[in-house]
Amino acid sequence: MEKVKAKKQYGQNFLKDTTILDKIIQSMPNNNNYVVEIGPGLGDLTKNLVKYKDLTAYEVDTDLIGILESKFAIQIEEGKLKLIHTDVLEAWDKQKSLHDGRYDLIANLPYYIATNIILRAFEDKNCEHIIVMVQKEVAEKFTAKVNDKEYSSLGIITELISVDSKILFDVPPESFDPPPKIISSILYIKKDMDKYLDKDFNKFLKACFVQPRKKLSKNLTSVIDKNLISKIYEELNINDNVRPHEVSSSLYSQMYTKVKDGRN
Ligand SMILES: C[S@@+](CC[C@H](N)C(=O)[O-])C[C@H]1O[C@@H](n2cnc3c(N)ncnc32)[C@H](O)[C@@H]1O
Repeated sequence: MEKVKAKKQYGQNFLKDTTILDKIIQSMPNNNNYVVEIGPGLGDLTKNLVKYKDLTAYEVDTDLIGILESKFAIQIEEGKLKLIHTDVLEAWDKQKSLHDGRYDLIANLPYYIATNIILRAFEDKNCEHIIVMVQKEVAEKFTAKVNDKEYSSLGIITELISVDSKILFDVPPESFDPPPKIISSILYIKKDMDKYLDKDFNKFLKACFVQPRKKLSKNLTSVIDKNLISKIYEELNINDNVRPHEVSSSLYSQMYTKVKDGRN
C-alpha cells in the first residue's frame, strides 16, 4: 500500500474490504447513466467503478490527486476517467450540476460534509441515484418515516423527492484504514426526476423541528403569525397537540404551500 497518512480534516478513511467494495458495485443501478464519485481517495472504489462505467471523480486533496493521476494514467488517457481537483461543494456552487448529462452518484463520502453533499445532490437536476457510504445515524435520518424517532427534515425531504430510499447494508469500522469510530451504512436513494423542492422548504422544516419534542404549533410561532397557524391547522385538519415527528411529509408539503400563499 502507498505510504499515505490519512488526513483527518478531509475525513479520510480508506475502504479496504474487497467484499464491501464488491457489494457496492453489485448495487449499481443497471442503466446507461454516467457515474460521479466524490472523494476517490486512493482509488479503491474508483478502480472497480471504472471497469463498468465512465466516470468523473472530484478530489480535494492535492497529494491524492498526484497518486490517482499515475495510478489511472491509462483510464484518463482513454477518456474513461476524468479527475477534477477541487472541493466538490465549490464545484456545485459554480456549475449547478456535477455532470452535463444524467448521472448516478456513487461514493464513500467524507463524513464531515456528507449531509450537505446529499442535499446538494437532491438539488442537482442531473443526479438520479445516490448510493453513498455515510455514518449509520445519518443514513437512518435520511430513511426515517413518520413517527420514527429519527424522523426530521432529512427524512421528509427524502420522501418527497424520491421514489425509493433505503439502507442497503452496514459496514463495520474494520473495513477501513484507518478505522473510523462509528458504524457506516450504504444509503440508496432513487430520485423522482420530475420533482423539485423549493429552496426555502428546508428552512421551513428546520423551524418546525427546532425543538423536536415540543408541539409543532409552538415551533411554528417563530416563523408564522399565530392566526395563520390556526387557519392552516383548521384547513388541513391538524390536531393542535401534534409533535413535529408525527406529521407526514405530504402534510408538511401542503402546510408549506399554505404558508407561502398566506404570506403573499
Ligand atoms: C471516506 S474517504 C473515501 C476515500 C475512497 N473513496 C475510499 O473509499 O477509500 C473521503 C474522500 O473524500 C475526499 N474529500 C474530503 N472533502 C472533500 C471535498 N470537499 N471535495 C472533494 N473531496 C473531498 C477526501 O480527501 C477522501 O479522499
